Amino acid sequence: MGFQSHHHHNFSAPRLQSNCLLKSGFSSTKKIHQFNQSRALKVKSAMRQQEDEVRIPHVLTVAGSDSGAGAGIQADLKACAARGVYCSTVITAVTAQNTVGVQGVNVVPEDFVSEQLRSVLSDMRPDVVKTGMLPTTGIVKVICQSLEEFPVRALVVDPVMVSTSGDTLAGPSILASFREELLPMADIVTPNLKEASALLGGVPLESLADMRSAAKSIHDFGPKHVLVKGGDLPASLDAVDILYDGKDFFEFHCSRIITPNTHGTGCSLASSIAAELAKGSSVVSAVKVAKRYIESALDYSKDIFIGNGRQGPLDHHLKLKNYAHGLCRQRLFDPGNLFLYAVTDSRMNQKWSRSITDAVKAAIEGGATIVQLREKEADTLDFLESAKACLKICRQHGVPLLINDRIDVALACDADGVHVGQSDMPARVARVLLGPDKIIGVSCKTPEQAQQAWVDGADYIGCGGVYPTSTKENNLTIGLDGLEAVCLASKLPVVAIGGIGISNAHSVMELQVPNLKGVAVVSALFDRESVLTETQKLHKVLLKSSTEVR
Ligand SMILES: Cc1ncc(COP(=O)(O)OP(=O)(O)O)c(N)n1
Ligand SMILES: Cc1nc(C(=O)O)sc1CCOP(=O)(O)O
Ligand SMILES: [Mg+2]
Repeated sequence: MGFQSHHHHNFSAPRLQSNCLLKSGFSSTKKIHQFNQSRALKVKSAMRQQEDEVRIPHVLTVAGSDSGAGAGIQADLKACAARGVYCSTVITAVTAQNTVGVQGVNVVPEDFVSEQLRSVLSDMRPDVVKTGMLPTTGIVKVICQSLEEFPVRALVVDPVMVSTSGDTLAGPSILASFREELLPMADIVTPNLKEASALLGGVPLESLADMRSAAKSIHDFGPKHVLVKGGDLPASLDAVDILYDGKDFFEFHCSRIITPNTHGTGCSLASSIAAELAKGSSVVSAVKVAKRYIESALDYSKDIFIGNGRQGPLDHHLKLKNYAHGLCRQRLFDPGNLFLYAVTDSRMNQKWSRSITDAVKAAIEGGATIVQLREKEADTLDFLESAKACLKICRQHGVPLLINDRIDVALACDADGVHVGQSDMPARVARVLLGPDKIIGVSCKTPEQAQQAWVDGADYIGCGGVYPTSTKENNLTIGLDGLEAVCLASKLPVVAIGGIGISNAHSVMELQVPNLKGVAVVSALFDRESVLTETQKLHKVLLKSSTEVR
């Protein structure tokens, strides 16, 4: 996305205003009880604020529910979650809706909209309020009153009138309320071409010049900023949005993404702008970042298929495609995968003139139950390309693929996990970066390290060097005794490593020590002429050991 500003302005972040204290407008006993509870919570929260409290950016969305979850409240929740802010919700209408259209609308009574607003605003102190579908003038009034009573840092108004499918969500009677009541309070209003035209009494908007003059005229209604979205301009033109702050115009250009999955784009953009404002951004940066996010989401979601209608939803979290074609490891880590753990070595494969993909394929065909790419010499680009190719092979065979040391490469190719040592990125940091589903293994030589690996959220331990090895320089040999001590202390499954091969794998496994699940091997598989044959032989030895152990 290109961003052009005609004049640059330094927008200071909106100032935090303290929210008014809860006013006693409650009548029933239940409500008095709630009021007392709320006071108690306020005392508690004042006490909490003296400690190390983390302030979480918070957007309140006031919008309609979309049962298809492409737009409305559901899109707002997803966009805010994807952009890393908390999102609370006030529902103005419940729609029966899917990718075909809107089949029904049930408007929430004004006083219940008001009650939801009071519940959230009086207690949770959202930074920013974003409005979407406001089906009645009464609801607009209630919002304005609530915001006067409980001011927030910024108000984002998405003047929703018609759904993507062309169904009416708010009739023309709402226009006067927008113009006279809500827009004067708004920090930014985000009409598309149709909405901008409706706000201006139906003027045709067909060019950038028209958009600029519409932005100016809408600004006269009172919002601090107007973003006129040009996505509906003729397809021959670039997708350009115009932002006007009352003085200067800012143009946001982005490539036109050809996709049927645009349902909810407007709601998601407005929520993303609200999310950035809640984090403290200026309006210009908020629009810029939000547009970049929506552009990536549109591009990522362009070939997902949900529903049979003309306009499908976005994938806000850029994750759904992972599940297509069985490309995702959908089960929990199985310690049984540590049984025959093949660890690659770029030098050995080069020495034997084989590609890494051939090496991995042969190891899997020979019986490897997990593969780790340990490519110490590879450039990042080569490593990433090899990792992608190996991942494809591993997924075809249902064998997990881990990356040694390089969390960045694991993330970039969506590998099943990583293996880290004591001087690599700490497992607890890797866990934050990789999320809860990925496999993390940690090298441990002592019971203390094993305990720490468990605390840090690792899934398994690699324990060695059991025997001397020439594959890893200056490696401390801990012997079978060291291995046994770690296994006994460990709360995690363990794979033994270091100098292990066909001749001694049985001695390792016959320790019969709890948690020991298998052996990890480099040279005994890859510094040999036939990876397939050597893996098959090792597999046989391990199978024999495991039957004897039983
Ligand atoms: C299964 C397994 N165990 C241990 C290691 C060694 O990791 P580390 O200590 O980080 O050393 P390098 O392999 O990075 O040289 C491993 N790779 N795999
Ligand atoms: C990568 C690695 N880690 C070790 C540890 O002790 O943590 S030993 C080792 C090398 C294992 O290679 P080979 O199977 O050729 O001995
Ligand atoms: Mg390492």
